[in-house]
Amino acid sequence: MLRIAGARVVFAGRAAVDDVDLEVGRGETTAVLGPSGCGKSTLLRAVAGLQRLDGGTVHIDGQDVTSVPAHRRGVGLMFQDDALFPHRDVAGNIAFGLRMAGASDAAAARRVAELLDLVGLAGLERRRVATLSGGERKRVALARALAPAPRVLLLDEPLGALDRPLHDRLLEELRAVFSALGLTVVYVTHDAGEAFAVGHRVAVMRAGRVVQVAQPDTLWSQPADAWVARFLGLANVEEDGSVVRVTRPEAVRLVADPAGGAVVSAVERDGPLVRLRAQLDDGRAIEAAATGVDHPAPGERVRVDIDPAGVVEIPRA
Ligand SMILES: Nc1ncnc2c1ncn2[C@@H]1O[C@H](COP(=O)(O)OP(=O)(O)OP(=O)(O)O)[C@@H](O)[C@H]1O
Repeated sequence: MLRIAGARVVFAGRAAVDDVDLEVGRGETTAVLGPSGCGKSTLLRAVAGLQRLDGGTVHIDGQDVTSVPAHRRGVGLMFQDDALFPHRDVAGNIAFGLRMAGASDAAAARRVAELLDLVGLAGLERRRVATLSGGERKRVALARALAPAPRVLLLDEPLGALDRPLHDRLLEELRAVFSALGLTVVYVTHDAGEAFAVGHRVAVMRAGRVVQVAQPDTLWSQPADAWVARFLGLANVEEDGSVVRVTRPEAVRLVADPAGGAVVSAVERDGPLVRLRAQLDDGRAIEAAATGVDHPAPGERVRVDIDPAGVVEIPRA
């Protein structure tokens, strides 16, 4: 549905997007994940037609849209800053794109009601957007992006700056809407957890380039290199001669043992998981993830058991 080939954007002699190829299938959500400044937003803006490409092409549904202006590409956009029109009410915001496309009053009103239903805000047509809660604003921004039935939906850190419970709830709602409507989605985020939660596939970007595209489980078990592994939050990365050895934390078990070779240095609960760190007697550190409440405490001496199935060795480039 979306095909980006050889995309390149140069700012002041530096490539912000550097020879990027990416394909997103119909009904698929691809998360674009990378650190601040890696070029995610620039890539998304290029797909939207808000940023001119210095090289490469963008095809949507088989059509070359590289030179097509943004408003004729059939893409929907949602940004972190919802950019709602403050002086219009909810209906006026959602109907904006429909009006631009020449929809009649009646058709626009029907579509607005349908979208408000979809995002769980039925009946809020006449509310001023300034009086909406943060979560309601996000839902209106989504409804507005979806109103003209875009061929591809593009989201740039749409849930940035929300508190965690609201963030998690809206993420779930977004996923439900993507799947109910069979949308083709590109979702930009710097957060690996969010990318894993939303993406059928995740494209990892570094310094303007896409360095790996894979399903979440594949990324987690076979990161392309040490940088990707660390960026995903895998801490047990050893670069050793010609290989990088990554040991997933869930394959590491710290077992209380007075004769063990390590001491627990930190224990931190994160929802159903407990993250533990231990200092080995040889000076190295190791991270483990456990479930349940029966885990060793900080200061306790432990033995380190590693399930070899959770260790991957990647040849170094
Ligand atoms: N209009 C511009 N002019 C000059 N440089 C730009 C422009 N837009 C972006 N850049 C630079 O291009 C690089 C990529 O920026 P981009 O916003 O795409 O990164 P990002 O991955 O989306 O980062 P963040 O997560 O912080 O938003 C950065 O170094 C940025 O400073």
